[in-house]
Amino acid sequence: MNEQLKLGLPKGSLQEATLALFKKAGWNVSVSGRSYFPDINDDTMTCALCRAQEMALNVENGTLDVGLTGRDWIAEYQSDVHVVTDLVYSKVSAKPARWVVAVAYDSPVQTLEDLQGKTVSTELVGVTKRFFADKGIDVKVKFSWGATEAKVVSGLADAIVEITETESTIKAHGLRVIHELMQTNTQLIANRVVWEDPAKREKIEEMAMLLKGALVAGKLVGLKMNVSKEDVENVVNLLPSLHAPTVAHLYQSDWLSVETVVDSGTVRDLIPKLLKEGAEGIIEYPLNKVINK
Ligand SMILES: Nc1ncnc2c1ncn2[C@@H]1O[C@H](COP(=O)(O)OP(=O)(O)OP(=O)(O)O)[C@@H](O)[C@H]1O
Ligand SMILES: O=P(O)(O)OC[C@H]1O[C@H](OP(=O)(O)OP(=O)(O)O)[C@H](O)[C@@H]1O
Ligand SMILES: [Mg+2]
Repeated sequence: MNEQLKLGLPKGSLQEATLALFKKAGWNVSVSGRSYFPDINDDTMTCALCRAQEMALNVENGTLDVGLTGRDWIAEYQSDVHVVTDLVYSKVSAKPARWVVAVAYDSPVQTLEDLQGKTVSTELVGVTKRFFADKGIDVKVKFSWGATEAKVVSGLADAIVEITETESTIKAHGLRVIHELMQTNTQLIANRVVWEDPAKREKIEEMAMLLKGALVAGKLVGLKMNVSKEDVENVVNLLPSLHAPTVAHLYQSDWLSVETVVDSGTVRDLIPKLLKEGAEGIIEYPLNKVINK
């Protein structure tokens, strides 16, 4: 690949999580001061920070070759881009976020139909208009520049269509969710012409593989322990059966070493059980990448 790949990274809500993921995947991106063009430790790429809302437009028109943004903004502009892969993480978690229809807690509105003739405030105007039009519900959709939750509280709108991840903002404003419009997560997207360039496609596919590997690794941990020959069967039976554990002999000993990778959420329950079955010297370690073919 002679030409450098032009990569767009999302500025704003997804920025921190995206830079952390790139670091785990092997790329150090350093943002300095007010510059929107961070340095990256890869000579084959150049990097630009770009608003999540504008990413798909810039990838579609070729200003950027490849970029990361939310599925929501790709849908909003119905952008013609190639979705390389889903990368399921949001601002603070490794889960999708949700766009919901919410009203004030004491509002008479109970169902979507109750919004007939009413005003809905949102940043996601296109998706919202299409959603209500598909359902045959006539609403006035007003564009919001942000702080959208405040608009039902202050009576500026009858309902909002807003993104929520932890629900803390919804709760802080005493709102009631009446419907989930869509789930959204980060996606890696590529310009359609660039995707047809074999050298660039290979680079993008490598990037997708390493980013996915880093994301998967965040949900898993490595576990290693020593077990006597007599207990090994019982200990191995406790381990999730997705991948067979590695069992190796300890040097000049009858004992065995058992090593496996498990879901980080299960370890708290698993370790006491392993100890009861005779495992000793258990160590747990974080993983940087898990790559599966
Ligand atoms: N908890 C979250 N809150 C808001 N956006 C989130 C969250 N998690 C993921 N996102 C995604 O981040 C993107 C929005 O990012 P962006 O920073 O451009 O907007 P913003 O968060 O509204 O920025 P601002 O700081 O100006 O409010 C969307 O694709 C959205 O799906
Ligand atoms: O469910 P939560 O975890 O509370 O996250 C969702 C909130 O975060 C975002 O606000 P942002 O920081 O973008 O401010 P804004 O409303 O000014 O855009 C979003 O617009 C919600 O208000
Ligand atoms: Mg916002």
